[in-house]
This record gives sequence, C-alpha cells and structure tokens, in this order.
Amino acid sequence: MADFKTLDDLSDVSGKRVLVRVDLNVPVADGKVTDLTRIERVVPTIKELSDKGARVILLAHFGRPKDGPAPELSLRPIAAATAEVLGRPVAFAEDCVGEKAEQAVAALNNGDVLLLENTRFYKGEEKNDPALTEQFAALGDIYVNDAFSAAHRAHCSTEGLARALPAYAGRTMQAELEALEKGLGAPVKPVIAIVGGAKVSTKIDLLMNLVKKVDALVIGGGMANTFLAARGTDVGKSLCEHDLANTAKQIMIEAATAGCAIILPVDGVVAREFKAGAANETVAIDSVPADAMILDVGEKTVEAVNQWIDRAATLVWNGPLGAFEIEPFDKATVSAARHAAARTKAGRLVSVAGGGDTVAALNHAGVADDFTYVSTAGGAFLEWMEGKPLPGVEVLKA
Ligand SMILES: Nc1ncnc2c1ncn2[C@@H]1O[C@H](COP(=O)(O)OP(=O)(O)O)[C@@H](O)[C@H]1O
Ligand SMILES: O=C(OP(=O)(O)O)[C@H](O)COP(=O)(O)O
Repeated sequence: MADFKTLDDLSDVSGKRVLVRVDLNVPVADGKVTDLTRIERVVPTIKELSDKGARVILLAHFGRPKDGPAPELSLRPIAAATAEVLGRPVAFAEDCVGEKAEQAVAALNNGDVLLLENTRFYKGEEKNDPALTEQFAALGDIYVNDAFSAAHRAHCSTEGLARALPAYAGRTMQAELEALEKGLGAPVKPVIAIVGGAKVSTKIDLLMNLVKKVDALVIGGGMANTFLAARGTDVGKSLCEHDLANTAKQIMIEAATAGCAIILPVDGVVAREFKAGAANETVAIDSVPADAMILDVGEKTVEAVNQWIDRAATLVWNGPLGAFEIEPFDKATVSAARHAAARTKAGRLVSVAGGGDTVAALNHAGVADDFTYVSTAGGAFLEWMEGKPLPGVEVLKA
C-alpha cells in the first residue's frame, strides 16, 4: 500500500478547485510537440478528477527560463496539445498567479480543465518561496502531484503546495513509484547504467552515488564529453562543461573504488554544424578536430555498449547517446535501444529507461513498448535509483 494519500482517498471533489502539478516539459521542434508521452501519462488523473466534477487547474513548468517570462517558453502550445490528447477542451491562462489566473479559475465550471502559464516565469518557484506558494494555494482547495519526473525538485509547485493544501498523489505518480519498485527494487546483477544527454551540470553529481549501485556505467552524449575532457582528451567545440572536470575525475575515482567499470566513447561522429544532414565523419576519440563537435558516439563505441548490454541482467538508461533528434546523429541511440529491446523481448534483460528525451528517443527507435518499463522521469528516476529522498514524494508522506 502507498504511504501517501492517493485519488482513492479523495471522495467528494465535485465543484472543488483541484491544483494538479503535471510535467508538461515535453520535447518540441518548430513549435510542435514531438513526443506526447508525458501528456498521455497525466491524462488518467485529469480525466478521473474532471469526470468527478472537479475544476481541474494544471500547474507545470516548461524549460528553464532564466529571467522571468520568455515567450518561447510559454505553455500555450502545450495546452492545445494536451486538449488534443485529452479529447476535451483545455483553457489557458496567461499567468500562473495574480489577476489573470484568478479570473480564469473563477470562470471554470465543474469538470473543466485549465492550464496555467509556466510556473518558472516566477523566480520564487525554484526557490520554493512561501509567498509564491501562498499565491498558488489561493487558487485551489486541493493539491494533487502527478509529476514524478519533477519530484526531485523542491519547488513551490512540487513541494511547497503539498504543505499548504490537502495533498494527494496522482495516478502517474503512484504508478511510476510502483513500477520502479517492482522493476528495480532488488535489481538482478550485473546492473549497468547508460547515462547520456545534455543536462550535464544537473545530473553529474548523481553519478557519484550511482557508481556504487551499478556494475558498469556507460557514459555517452554530452555527459561523455565532460569526462573525456577531464581525462585530457580534446573534445573541440563539443557540448562540454569544463568547470566540472574535478567532479568527473572524482566520479572516476569513486567508480574504481566501488569496482564499477566506466565506459567512455572510443570514437565519435563529428560535425561542424548542429543540424540535420550536416557533413560528418567518424574519428577516433583522441582525434576530434578543434573546430568540430561530437554529436554521436561512433560505431566502435556502439559495439562496446551493446556488448555491455549483453553482459547485463538489468539495464537502467537515462539520456541519449547522441543528438538523436537530428539525423544521422541518432544512429548510436537507435542501435543500443534496439539491442536492449531485443534482449528484453528474449527474456534476458530487465530494461528500465526514463527521461523526456530518452522516451522520445525510444519512440523514435520504435522500441519503447519493448522495454520492461519506461518512466517519464530522467533526473528524478536516477535520484530514486540512488536511494535519495525525492522532495516531491517525501512531502506527500509527511
Ligand atoms: N553529443 C551531444 N551533443 C549535444 N547534445 C547532445 C549530445 N548527445 C545528446 N544530446 C542532447 O541531449 C538531449 C537530452 O538530454 P537530457 O535532457 O539530459 O535527457 P532526458 O530528457 O532524457 O533526461 C537531447 O536533446 C540530445 O540532442
Ligand atoms: O524534463 C525533466 O527532467 P529530465 O530531463 O531529467 O527528464 C523534468 O521536467 C525536470 O526538468 P528540470 O531538469 O529543468 O528541473
């Protein structure tokens, strides 16, 4: 049984204003949502509440706005995509607090659904500022958190609100925790992790503990470049956080102490432009031209990754191995994803993958349904794997 309240504990919500924190931080290209998984996963909670007559008010962030409102990070287009997936109208308010939000909430009838503008347009959100939490709380009677993938953030909309209003876990929050516990609660060894992607600074610290939990850590994508640079490899103009070199070195030391193998790329696909079809070549990892970027790991690396997958009984994966959205830099991610899917289908691997872009990459490879479990969460999933308490979950238990 869950150690927090769920929608099963919410009896009469008819006419109540229910603030539902969802994660609508979905991949978007040219103004279009390219992967609907995160939206699809929150539909059961929205439908259930709406069908019971609640006035459903969705709270969500989008991207990482640096300085207040940024038109390109508006949730407006996501409201339209949510309405399409939900199959019912979703109103949109141009602000997440204040007069515009209050008016939009006041206009709701029982069963209606409203999405408020990006919560991160207010600096207080990420600071978990009690004054902003109070403003959010004034818009609702009940709080439901269905954003497991943002539960590692102690923000007003993910943590503060659970203290300010009667708080419940949504269906996806509940399902994610149950599925992760079932798949990875007692993982069969050898366990390997693949970590790639672009969120280097926010994820690198997690690797310090992860290397103590897994037998091998494959590092690809933008994350690999930071490790390569730390050990003295010239990565040219690649995405790389040079100031994290010491952290990367420390992780490699921790891994050696824990007996965790670290697998870094031995070759890379390099290009001079970050665009589909850009002229590219595969080079040995110590021969990256100074004016080029590594946009994917090379064939020899993929071969090694697939061999590690063959040795594993359990695979956890967050972050694509390359810039999979732009062909041909999707090759390594697609190859490893298909390889892991085939091993899973053959009953030889438990495979759990997560992250907004990782899910999109698995869908792109056509194998998301073949993995044991696909989580909507990337960072939150890795923190859960580390055994770290997630603020958005802990507060629901409080
Ligand atoms: N070598 C690379 N250079 C630049 N970007 C990369 C590289 N490899 C992967 N990426 C980018 O990483 C992004 C996904 O990273 P991240 O947000 O950490 O994953 P997730 O959303 O699955 O947690 C993708 O947009 C992809 O293009
Ligand atoms: O996309 C997300 O996380 P993920 O990239 O780890 O899957 C979540 O929406 C959290 O976003 P954040 O990492 O900007 O806090």
